[in-house]
Formats: sequence, structure tokens, C-alpha cells
Amino acid sequence: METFGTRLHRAVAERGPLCVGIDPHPGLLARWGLEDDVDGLERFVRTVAEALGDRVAVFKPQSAFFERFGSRGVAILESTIRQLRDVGALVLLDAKRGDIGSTVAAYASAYLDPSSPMYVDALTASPYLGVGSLAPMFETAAAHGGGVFVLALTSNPEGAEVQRAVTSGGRTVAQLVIDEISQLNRGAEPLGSFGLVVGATIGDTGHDLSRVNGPLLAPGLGAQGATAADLPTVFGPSLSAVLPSYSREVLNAGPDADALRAAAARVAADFRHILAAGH
Ligand SMILES: O=C(O)c1cc(=O)[nH]c(=O)n1[C@@H]1O[C@H](COP(=O)(O)O)[C@@H](O)[C@H]1O
Repeated sequence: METFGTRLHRAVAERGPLCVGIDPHPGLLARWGLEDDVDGLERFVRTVAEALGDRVAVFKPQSAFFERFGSRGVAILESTIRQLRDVGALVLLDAKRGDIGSTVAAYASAYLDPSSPMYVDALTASPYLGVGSLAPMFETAAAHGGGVFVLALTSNPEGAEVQRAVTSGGRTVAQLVIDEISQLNRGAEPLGSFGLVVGATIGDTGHDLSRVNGPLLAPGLGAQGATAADLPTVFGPSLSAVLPSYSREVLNAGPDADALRAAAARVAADFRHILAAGH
């Protein structure tokens, strides 16, 4: 069985380092001339999947925008996940799950067990009940070639107060999360399966990402104000592990399929340019 890290490494080699978030905001549905209802949602996500499914390495559907429509919205999320995986894309479900260990085990079977209807390649997780409470997710992911992306330094301004607080051992909360995920990825080749979420908006925070050996998901680009040019400051020598993530910046270009493709190609080129500049 291939690990998620291996699959991600290959997807990025073949399709380039890009994650497109699928966040069907009511305002975006309106902008696309769609109703804010289940049919509008269905049309929106089908358009994104048909336009970009064969060329983007990773899609990150944001669960909240599907849950908004109840069980019919969740059914559309399920079919979108299948559609994207069928055309060779990886799906990272953004649900930011976290709880006591026994409940985390249930989340793990909901999303990371291949027999589940909502099975995805990877899931976002919140470590604020303790990184150790996520162990059942890490174990299920490892058993089935899945991945988990744990929040470390989020893109929103409110995150810093908690994430940069200093623990009794002298490290920040975020550094503790970074170090625990680094442990899980030790020795993995070509890339570990456990990622971290580090917002592109946060500037140089002095955190040490050098031992993560896993993917670094960078949201906050585009609509939240960061650009690819900010990434070298945030990630320093770990820039090559970054998976830049854009939702509205790409989705705003729709519903025309060529315009969506052009927007995805543009943001991918921005990042390639920064990488090539050798920061
Ligand atoms: O885990 C995430 O993806 C995430 C973490 C974070 O620190 N900041 C952040 O914006 N996100 C998510 O990334 C997406 C950002 O959307 P845009 O601002 O439209 O690109 C949303 O779905 C957020 O929930």
C-alpha cells in the first residue's frame, strides 16, 4: 500500500503543487448566476470538478458549505469526492475535526477508512484537545494510506493568541504541534503523510519547520490578502514543502471552465515563479 505522502508527492510531481479549495459561498453561487440551494450547489461543484479535476493535484472541499444544506448537501459532498478521486485528484476534506480520543476514532472511521461513504485521501484536524487525542486518526490514516493535516499557525488574526502562547516547556503551542507532527513523519520517504496547516498571512513567526518532513498546507492566499510572494518569509527554507491553497481566488473566475482553468494556471505559475527564484 502506498502512503499518502507518496501519493501526494507523485500528484504534485505530475500536476504541480496546488490545492484548490471548494468553498461554495452564497456570494459565489450568486456571482455564478446560481440559486443558493441544493441544485445551485450541485451545479457549482460539478463545474469545478469538470473544469479542474484532471489537472489540479489536491482539492479541499470545505465541509461547512455542504453541511449548510443538510443531508442533501452532504450527499453532494460525497459524490463530489468520488468524482474528483475518479479523475486522479487527491481530496483533502476540510472539516477541522478534533475531540477526545474515542470520538476521534469515530471521525477516523468516518473519513479515513476506505469502507466509509465519505472516504477521503486526507482530513484537516484541530489539535486543541491535545495532539495525542488525534492518535486514532493518525493510526487509521497510516493503516490505509491516508493523511492528516493538523492546524499549527492558522491564517486568521485570532489564531495567534492561542497558537503562539508559550507552554510550560518554553515552546509555543504551535511549535509543540509542529514537533509532534515532525516525529510522526520521521524517516518517511519521499514525504511524510502528516501535514501541518500554516497560513500564508502570518509573516515570519520564528517557528522551526525544518524537521516536519511532511506537506505544509498554506491557506490565506488570494481572498485573505496573502500572495505567493509572502511565502518565502513565512516558510523560509521549507518553501519546497508548501502546498499553496486557494479557494475564492480561483472560484471567483467561474463559472466559465476556461476562466477557471486560467485562474488555476495563474496561481500555480505564481508559486512556481517564487520557487524558481530560489528563496
Ligand atoms: O484548514 C484550512 O484549510 C484553513 C486554515 C487556515 O488557517 N485558514 C483558512 O482559511 N483555512 C481554510 O482555507 C479556506 C480559505 O479560503 P479562501 O480564503 O477563499 O482561499 C477556507 O475554507 C478556510 O476554512
